[in-house]
Amino acid sequence: MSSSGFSWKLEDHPKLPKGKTVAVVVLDGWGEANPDKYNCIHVAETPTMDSLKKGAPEKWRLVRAHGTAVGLPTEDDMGNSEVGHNALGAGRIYAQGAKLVDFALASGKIYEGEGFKYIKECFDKGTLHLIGLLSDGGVHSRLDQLQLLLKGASENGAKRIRVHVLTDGRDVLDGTSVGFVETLENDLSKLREKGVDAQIASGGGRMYVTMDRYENDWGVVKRGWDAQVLGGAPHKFQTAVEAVKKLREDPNANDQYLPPFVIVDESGKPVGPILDGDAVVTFNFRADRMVMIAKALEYEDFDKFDRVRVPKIHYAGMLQYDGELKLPKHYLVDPPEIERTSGEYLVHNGIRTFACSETVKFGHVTFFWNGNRSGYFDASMEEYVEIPSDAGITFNVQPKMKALEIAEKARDAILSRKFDQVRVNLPNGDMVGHTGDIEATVVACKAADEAVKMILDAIEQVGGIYVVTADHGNAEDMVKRNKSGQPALDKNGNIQVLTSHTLQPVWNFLSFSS
Ligand SMILES: O=C(O)[C@H](O)COP(=O)(O)O
Ligand SMILES: [Mn+2]
Ligand SMILES: [Mn+2]
Repeated sequence: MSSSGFSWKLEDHPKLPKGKTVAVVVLDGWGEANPDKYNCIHVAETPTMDSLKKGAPEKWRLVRAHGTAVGLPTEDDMGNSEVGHNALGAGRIYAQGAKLVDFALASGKIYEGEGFKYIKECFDKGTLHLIGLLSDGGVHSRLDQLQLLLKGASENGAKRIRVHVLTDGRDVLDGTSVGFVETLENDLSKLREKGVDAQIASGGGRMYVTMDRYENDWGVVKRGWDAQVLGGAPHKFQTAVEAVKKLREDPNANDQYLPPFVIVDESGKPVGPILDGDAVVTFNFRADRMVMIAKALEYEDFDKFDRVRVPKIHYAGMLQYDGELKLPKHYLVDPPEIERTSGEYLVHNGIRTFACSETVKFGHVTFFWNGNRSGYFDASMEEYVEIPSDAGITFNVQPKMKALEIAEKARDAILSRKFDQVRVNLPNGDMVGHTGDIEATVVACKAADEAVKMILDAIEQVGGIYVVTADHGNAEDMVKRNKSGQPALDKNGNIQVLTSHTLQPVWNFLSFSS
C-alpha cells in the first residue's frame, strides 16, 4: 500500500472461484423491450440469449444504461458506446463529456480556460471555425451547446465565424438535418445583425464526411478536409438550407451519408476555407469520431492522405479526445479523469487480458474500456486483436459483420488458456440497427447470438466464467413511439424508423450466483 493508502492489490472475491478464465461479452446495442415486430432481437432466432434469460434469477439483472445512472446529463439521454464502455471498464460512473461541457458553458468557465484563450489569440485577424455534428442527439455533440458557444465566442471577441456542419440521422431521425440547419442559419443571421460575420461554410453526412473512427477509412476524413480546409467539394450551394434540401431530393439520400458540399458566394468562391491565422474548434465532446480529424489538424507528420495545404492554425477540441496521445494539445473543457480502470488493476495483479472486436468497435473494448486511452497498460500482459471491418459499406448489406471471426478469436484465446480475461464487443445489433434496416437487423441479432454461443461453449470447455452484457439498447426497438408506446406515425401515416439508441435497460448475465 502506498503512503496515500491506495493499493493496486485486489482482494479475493468472497464467492468467485480463483484461477478461472472469465469471458466478458458486450453485445453492442442490445436492450430489453416489449416483444413486437419492431423488436429485432425478439424477432430473430436467438436461442443462446433466450436460454440465458431462462437462467436462475440470481444469475441475471436488468440494468439501466442511459441517463444519470451512467453519468449523462438527464434521464432523456440515451446510452451510448462511450459512456457504456467507460462505465464497464472503470466499474464506476463519471460525469461524461456532455455534462462537463454543460457545466463549463453554464458557468462561463469555458471562456476562462487555457483552450479558449488559445483560440482567442486568432480572433483579431482570423476566422473562428467550428466543426462538428449538428443535432440534438446528445451522443457526440448537442445543438444547444453549439448555440451557446457561438454566442459566447462572439461576445468574447470572435468577429468572423464559419461553421462546418455534419448532418446526423443516426442519433436522431433521418431527415431532421433540414430543421437543424434552418435553426442554425437563423442563429447565424441573428449574429450577423449584431455585426458578426457568421455563416455555414461547408457540410456533409457524418458517416461519409469527417466522423470515421478507429482508422477504418481515412477517405471519410479526407472528404471533410477537402471541404472544410481547402474549400473543395463536388457540390456547391449558396446556402446550407438549400444544400441539404437539394441533396436530400435523391431518393437514396440519407442524412448520415450526405455528400460533402461547400457554400460559395455569388462569384462561386468558397465562403470559409480554413486559412493561416484562423482558429478551429471541433465541438463534439465525444472522442472516438474526433481522434482522426484531430490528428489531421494537429500533426505535422501525417501520411494518411495528402492534405495539400496545411494551414497554421490554433486548434482546440471541445475536450481532449485521447488521454494517452494528449490529443489535441489544446481543449476547451477538461475531459473526465477516468482513472484506475479495471484493465490497469488487472495488469498490476498479474492477470492476463485478451480483447477483441472488429475495427468499427475495436476501440470500444480497448480505448473506451481503458478510460479513453489508446495503447496497452502493459503489453506483456495484454493482447488486443482488431479484425478489419469492411470499409465503405453500410452494414445492412453485411449484417453478420465479423461476429463469427471475433468469436473464433475469443474461442481460441480461451482454449489457449493463456489469458485470464477475454473480452469482446459484438457490434451487429448496434451497427446494423443504425442503418434502420429492420430485416437486416434481425439477421444481425441472429449472428451475434451465434457468436455468443461459440464463446460460451469455449468457456464451458475450460470450466470458466462468463459475463454477458450490453452497453445500451438499439436493435430491440426500431421505431419511434408516442407516449403510450405505440409507433408514432408521420403526417403521411407511415411509421418512422428509429436509427438511434434507446432508453431501454440491458441485460447482465453471470454464470455464477452473485
Ligand atoms: O457513433 C455512432 O456510431 C453513434 O452515434 C453511436 O453509436 P455507439 O455509441 O454505439 O458507437
Ligand atoms: Mn454501443
Ligand atoms: Mn451505436
